[in-house]
Amino acid sequence: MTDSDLSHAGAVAVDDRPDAAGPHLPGTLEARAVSAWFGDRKVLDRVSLTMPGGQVTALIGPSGCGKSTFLRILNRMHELVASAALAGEVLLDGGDIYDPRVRLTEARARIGMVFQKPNPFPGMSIYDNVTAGLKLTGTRRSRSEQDDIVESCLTRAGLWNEVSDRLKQPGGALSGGQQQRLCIARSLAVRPEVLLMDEPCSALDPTSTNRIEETIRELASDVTIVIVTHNMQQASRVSDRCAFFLASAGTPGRIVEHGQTRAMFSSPQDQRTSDYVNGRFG
Ligand SMILES: Nc1ncnc2c1ncn2[C@@H]1O[C@H](COP(=O)(O)OP(=O)(O)OP(=O)(O)O)[C@@H](O)[C@H]1O
Repeated sequence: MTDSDLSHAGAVAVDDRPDAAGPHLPGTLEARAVSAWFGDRKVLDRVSLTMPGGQVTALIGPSGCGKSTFLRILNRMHELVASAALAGEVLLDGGDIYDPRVRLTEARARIGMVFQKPNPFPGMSIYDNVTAGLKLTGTRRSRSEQDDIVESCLTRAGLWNEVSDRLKQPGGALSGGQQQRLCIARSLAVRPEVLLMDEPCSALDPTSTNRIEETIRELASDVTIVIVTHNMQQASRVSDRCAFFLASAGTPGRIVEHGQTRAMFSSPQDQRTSDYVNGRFG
């Protein structure tokens, strides 16, 4: 991101020097001057943000400021809405994911998504849920390769020990938290470089939430994670970096401030960030 991008977006960057200092790790996602519309209504205005490889970036901000829309733009889901339009660029390791030569399935395989409500295929076995993505992307694997993928993805998603003796049972028979970890395992099966998570714990109890947060931290070493959360404690527990979105008085959403999570919470540069992270509004 250039200085001019930042000044265009009007965003303050707290303690951003490590990012600017050197090359990014693989799996770095960069949004450049992204704007979005639903029909005539502009909901995001020139949002620029670098989400470094191997780190967890949390998108925070009050309801309706465009966090989910931004997240969906990062893996080309925004274009599924008939009235939706988009400007700007999204680069994964420098390559434009909206380049017409990049197939949608390729972009989605490289940048996976986990939703608010766990959405396994309920009648499908746990095993087949994990391998479902491989079939959708047309990847053929031998049975033993699939067995290895199922075990490793369920292990990485923190679910293997709970389900290894019942892989043939339906995904819908698991608890809500287990279903969410099954969805994470399903996303991991296609070896994404980035995992997007839209409030992945908001439908879960505190114990399941803890478990997912542990999983996020464990995954972060080899998958870039971008998570939308309304829970400030969660943002401070799981993320390395934060971006604070705001859409004031009917204006489109923008990033007010972004940077390292510790700095965002301990010494925010903008009063609105301070008010939000300290629960004074939103
Ligand atoms: N499919 C849609 N059609 C029309 N408008 C939409 C659509 N989806 C979202 N919007 C509008 O775009 C704006 C941004 O919504 P978005 O869901 O991205 O915000 P958000 O910050 O994620 O909110 P929340 O925290 O409540 O999930 C809102 O004003 C919303 O009403």
